[in-house]
Amino acid sequence: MTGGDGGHVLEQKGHRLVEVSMTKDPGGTTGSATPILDVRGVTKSYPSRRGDVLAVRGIDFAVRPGEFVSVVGPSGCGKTTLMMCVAGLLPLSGGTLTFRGSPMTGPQDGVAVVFQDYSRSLFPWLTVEKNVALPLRDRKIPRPEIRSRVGQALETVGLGHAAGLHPWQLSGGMQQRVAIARGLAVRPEMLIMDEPFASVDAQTRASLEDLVLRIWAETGTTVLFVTHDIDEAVYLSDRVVVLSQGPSIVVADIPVELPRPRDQIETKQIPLFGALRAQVFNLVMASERRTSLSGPGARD
Ligand SMILES: Nc1ncnc2c1ncn2[C@@H]1O[C@H](COP(=O)(O)OP(=O)(O)OP(=O)(O)O)[C@@H](O)[C@H]1O
Repeated sequence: MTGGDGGHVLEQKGHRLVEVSMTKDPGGTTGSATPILDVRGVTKSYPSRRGDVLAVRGIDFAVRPGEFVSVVGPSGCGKTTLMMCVAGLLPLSGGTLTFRGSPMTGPQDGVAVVFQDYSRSLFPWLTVEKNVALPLRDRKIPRPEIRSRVGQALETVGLGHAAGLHPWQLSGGMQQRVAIARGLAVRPEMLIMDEPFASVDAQTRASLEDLVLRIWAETGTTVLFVTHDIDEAVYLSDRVVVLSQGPSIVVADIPVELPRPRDQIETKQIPLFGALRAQVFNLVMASERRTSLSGPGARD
């Protein structure tokens, strides 16, 4: 990867060159060119009885402070694996991760993660308030500060009234808002969201997308967002990083120069939206076709 003036070219062996240009002032929050997250040559394999399963292979990309970056790719290509590595929850098999200029060797205080499956990430026996407070307790934050942060985070996601309820008393969309509040309460510099809206209906999904965009604009938090949904990736992001079929590599890093603030109807009617959506779709489909043509052995 080469870079300098806000534009760069990605090179991947065995794949064509893909021209990319990073947005000049990502998120409108900073002009800094220094990445908050630098992912270099990240490789992860899982041990198994039939030999190691290589999930991701030499992933390279960088995220600048305040950027909203989505990662898309075919099912099973290694998106969750990559996010677990970036969150410091899985050790790398190779490569390096740098967060705020320092090597990352485990979970970081400045990083929060929102997972897809809210029903498993929230504790049903704890109230909403206590679920949101959990990571703050782990960080030994004083009680009055915890109370104030939890209240603020719940207000931000429109759930101030639900503090005393239990997750099972809430709809799926509300539960995912609790999970987002829990991430926000940490006041993260980077929020990692792994297919956070995959389990909710289309209408709830659209309103959660707009909620995340509002939070992102208000807080200046960097967001790294994994999704299967190409429209969602284009709608939300400053850049879309496209992964190949597993073991995945980065096949493209596409800037999304759509105006902000975005709107579910108007933004999607802009011709550039349709063009970007087609570009990402074709890249993902081409990656899937390449794998099926090369046969199952191509994965190892
Ligand atoms: N704990 C594990 N042990 C062994 N193999 C694993 C493990 N977790 C994931 N894998 C394998 O690693 C590869 C990537 O999986 P991963 O869940 O990261 O992909 P994904 O892109 O997030 O999938 P999806 O789009 O379906 O959510 C898959 O081949 C999967 O079977």
